[in-house]
Amino acid sequence: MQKIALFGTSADPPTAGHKTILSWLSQHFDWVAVWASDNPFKSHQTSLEHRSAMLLLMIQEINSPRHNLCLHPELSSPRTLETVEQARLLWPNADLTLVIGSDLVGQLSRWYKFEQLLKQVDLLIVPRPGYPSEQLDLWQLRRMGADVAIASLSAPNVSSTSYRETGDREALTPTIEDYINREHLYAWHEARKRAKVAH
Ligand SMILES: Nc1ncnc2c1ncn2[C@@H]1O[C@H](COP(=O)(O)OP(=O)(O)OP(=O)(O)O)[C@@H](O)[C@H]1O
Ligand SMILES: O=C(O)c1ccc[n+]([C@@H]2O[C@H](COP(=O)([O-])O)[C@@H](O)[C@H]2O)c1
Repeated sequence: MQKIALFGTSADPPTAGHKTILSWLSQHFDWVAVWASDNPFKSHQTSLEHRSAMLLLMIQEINSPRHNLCLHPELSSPRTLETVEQARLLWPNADLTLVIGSDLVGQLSRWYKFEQLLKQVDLLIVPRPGYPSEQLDLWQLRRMGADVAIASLSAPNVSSTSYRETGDREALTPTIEDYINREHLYAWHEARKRAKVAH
């Protein structure tokens, strides 16, 4: 049966962490469906169109030899259950695996109709620095019938927040940094330009 990974992200902006995850998924799944979405628990600094465009650039930057990474904007919804229902229409016979970072495990029970969600997909958890997988309480998820696995990869310790709040360029890949500069997104672009002029 075809194995499909579903990876949704705020991508505000996408980081080197997202890049590592996408590259790994590309090697371990037949197809990787990626989308940028609004998160009902957060506000976003950049429009969904820009976030989606950056994600597409990241997929092109990865240039996976398997050509199995694909942006699916039609899957975008703040409610992952709606995304999964849409994915099921696209791939009625595939094995669907929802991919989330270990930092999100603690909030899953607050997601829209999450028990229903867990019945429709397998769950793959990507360990995130600071959220060790040994410390995750997966028992409750499994008791509800969830099929949960932990991915064997280590993603870099970066976040979109660290870029938005401190301008941490280590968090970004060159393509995304270029896009941000070109489109004048986030505050750091203007701040750097002013600093250059002052010198
Ligand atoms: N460095 C990372 N390591 C492991 N998982 C990550 C990493 N960065 C993002 N993820 C996971 O990827 C998905 C999308 O993350 P998201 O776009 O919210 O990035 P973020 O860096 O957490 O953003 P923000 O700082 O704005 O909350 C989530 O499931 C998140 O847990
Ligand atoms: O379904 C929900 O209620 C829900 C609540 C919070 C987050 N999500 C989704 O989880 C994915 C990861 O979110 P983020 O902000 O960590 O990138 C993204 O696709 C969000 O739309 C979904």
